[in-house]
Amino acid sequence: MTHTELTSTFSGPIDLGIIGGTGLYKLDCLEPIAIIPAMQTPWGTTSSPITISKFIGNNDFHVAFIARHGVNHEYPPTKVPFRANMAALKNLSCKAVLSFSAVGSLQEKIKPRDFVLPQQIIDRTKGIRHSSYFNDEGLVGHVGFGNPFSESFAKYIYKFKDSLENFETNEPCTLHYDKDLTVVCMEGPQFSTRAESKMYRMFGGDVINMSVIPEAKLARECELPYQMICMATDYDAWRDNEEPVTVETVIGHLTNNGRNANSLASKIIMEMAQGLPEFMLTGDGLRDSMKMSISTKPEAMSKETLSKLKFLFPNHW
Ligand SMILES: CSC[C@H]1O[C@H](OP(=O)(O)O)[C@H](O)[C@@H]1O
Ligand SMILES: Nc1ncnc2[nH]cnc12
Repeated sequence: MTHTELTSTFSGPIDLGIIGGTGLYKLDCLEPIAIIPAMQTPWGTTSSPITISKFIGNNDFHVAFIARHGVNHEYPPTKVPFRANMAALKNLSCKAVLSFSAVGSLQEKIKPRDFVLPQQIIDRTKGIRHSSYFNDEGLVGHVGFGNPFSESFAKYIYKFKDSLENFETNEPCTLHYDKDLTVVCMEGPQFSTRAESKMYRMFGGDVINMSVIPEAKLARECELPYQMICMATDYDAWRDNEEPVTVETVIGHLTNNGRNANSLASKIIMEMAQGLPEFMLTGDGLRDSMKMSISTKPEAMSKETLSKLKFLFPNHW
């Protein structure tokens, strides 16, 4: 069946949401069964149509895939409709979100083509992105964000650490994971100066991108376990004896990283399709957390606010 012949609706439950980043606009291990046109949400329209797929050979496990920057990379990091993307995945009843991102490395040991499962974030965006569903007059909420990623999800992914390959040289590719690995999120779209890059290293940053904020914050507000797989493409600008990063450097590693993203995703999904992990069944400690986190009294909420809340949490309010 060609993509144009696929249905544009899907009514069944979806298990996993995936957000693809630079260079990753689809996953080959998935068999598309429906393509929902870019979805309208109370926070705008998603950056791409949402491809609903099953894992090849399994009819029960469903994935919803969104291309963060659009299928033709139309949205710069500052203008990605992050709220619409996460709200759509939540509305489709995804039980967790796996996100992919091309990143610069701030540490010698993280080589281009290595992957990283960060557990911490330093936010260096400029406050110009909409980063909350609960930051309006009439709807105030404060979620905990001390541990911005899902440790259970990261551990689940790390089981497949041996699946990365370097398809052109003999140098191995490593999947890095530990509780202190930190991704710095900058505004962009320009890359960092050398001085900034060195400062991020002093801060304790390990990798740098332009997209984990607000994506991780919004996943938390949607009560969704969230893990980003960072795929290193360059050494940013901190190495004095090397040219600072350019987009050409990034592009040079995208094919290898895309192949590894596909094989890692395929292993993760195959295992999930055989039985959902605990963190997806139980919500990883996040289920119902928003009820406590919203400070505004329901009787003070407008009809419009309540209908927005219902889009995310059909059973709460
Ligand atoms: C083209 S390099 C900069 C660009 O790449 C990353 O995108 P994504 O996170 O969507 O993979 C980075 O965050 C920047 O947006
Ligand atoms: N050096 C870098 N800085 C920010 N985002 C990136 N994405 C890939 N490389 C990057």
